[in-house]
Amino acid sequence: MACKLPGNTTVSVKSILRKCAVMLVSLLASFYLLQSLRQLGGSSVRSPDASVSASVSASELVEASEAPLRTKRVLHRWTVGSVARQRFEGGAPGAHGSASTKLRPLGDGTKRLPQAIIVGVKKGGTRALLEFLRVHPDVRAAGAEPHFFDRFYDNGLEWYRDLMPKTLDGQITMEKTPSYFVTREAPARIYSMSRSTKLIVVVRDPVTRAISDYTQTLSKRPDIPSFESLTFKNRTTGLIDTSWSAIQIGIYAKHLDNWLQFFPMRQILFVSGERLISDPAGELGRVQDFLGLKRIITDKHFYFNQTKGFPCLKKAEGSSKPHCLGKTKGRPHPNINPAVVQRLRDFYRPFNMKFYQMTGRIFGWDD
Ligand SMILES: Nc1ncnc2c1ncn2[C@@H]1O[C@H](COP(=O)(O)OS(=O)(=O)O)[C@@H](OP(=O)(O)O)[C@H]1O
Repeated sequence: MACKLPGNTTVSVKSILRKCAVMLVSLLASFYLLQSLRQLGGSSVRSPDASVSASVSASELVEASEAPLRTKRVLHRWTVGSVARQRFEGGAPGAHGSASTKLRPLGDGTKRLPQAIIVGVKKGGTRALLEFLRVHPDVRAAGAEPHFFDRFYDNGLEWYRDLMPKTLDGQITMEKTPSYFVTREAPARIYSMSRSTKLIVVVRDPVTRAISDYTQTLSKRPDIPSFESLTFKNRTTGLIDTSWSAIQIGIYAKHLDNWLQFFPMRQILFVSGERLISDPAGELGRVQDFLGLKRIITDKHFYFNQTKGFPCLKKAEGSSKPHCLGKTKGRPHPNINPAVVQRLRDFYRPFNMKFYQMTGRIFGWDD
């Protein structure tokens, strides 16, 4: 059918209807698109470049894990600087910047010197702590141990900075090198990098720590003497060989004295290696508070793996799969003569008491 319009124009009704249908469809499509965008970012996320409310942190965005898949995809591609840095008082030279409220693509960022370091102790549970902390969206950590303040100090701070992962404003850079705790020069060197560096020490019963240390050496050099013979200078008198590093490291009070020459106690957090196994979420709560982070890591992140005999992560950083620490963590220890163990307990007791006094926490190694 055709109609005659004024001006002698002939328009087919079919073509008008077709045009109307096309307009309606585009209108509906635009409306749907608009609605989806609104759902996606709420009122804060408008476009990848749009600024967001200063109170929205990367952590809070990750908490939106219950959100639809579509939202999740966007959150993976875009993240925002959080307010954590504002709460985090520490910071290395050049590491401070106002908490950014700009959305930025992941992979962007700057390598910064660490604002917090896990300085010890060897075999205390330092890897477990760092792996657990990495789950936090406001924490980024160097993978391997840099050993800057003990072995590679001459390489300079720029070398050290280059080992660090990129971070966005508001994210904390961390590393762990457990040998720092017993390195004489480490406190002065860290202090000269930044006097506000936060220090974390994971401590564990010095006797089991010594056995764990020995177990590690034994796994690399199966021909070493027995634990018992390395422990004593003189087996008959029962004199302990304190020059053996496995014994030396556990005299925590002595090493701590060295750190206190440079850092106040409030800048050092002591994590119980035992509690990190029996109550990982509890210890992680303390660590997050100390770092000025929102308490994101909770019970929900852990499960107890019966085969491993240790707590594991339900989802590792950047993965959706469960994750336990590797085979070298949580190894069975050789049986040690109980009389030797008892002698070591007696040896460490006064040092432990001093350490409890200094830290204000009773770690319960002498119960
Ligand atoms: N969740 C979890 N999984 C596995 N292992 C755990 C965990 N939490 C703490 N631990 C304890 O960590 C001990 C190793 O400590 P470190 O990581 O500090 O060792 S190292 O100094 O870096 O070599 C390691 O010591 P060993 O048991 O002697 O192997 C563990 O007891």
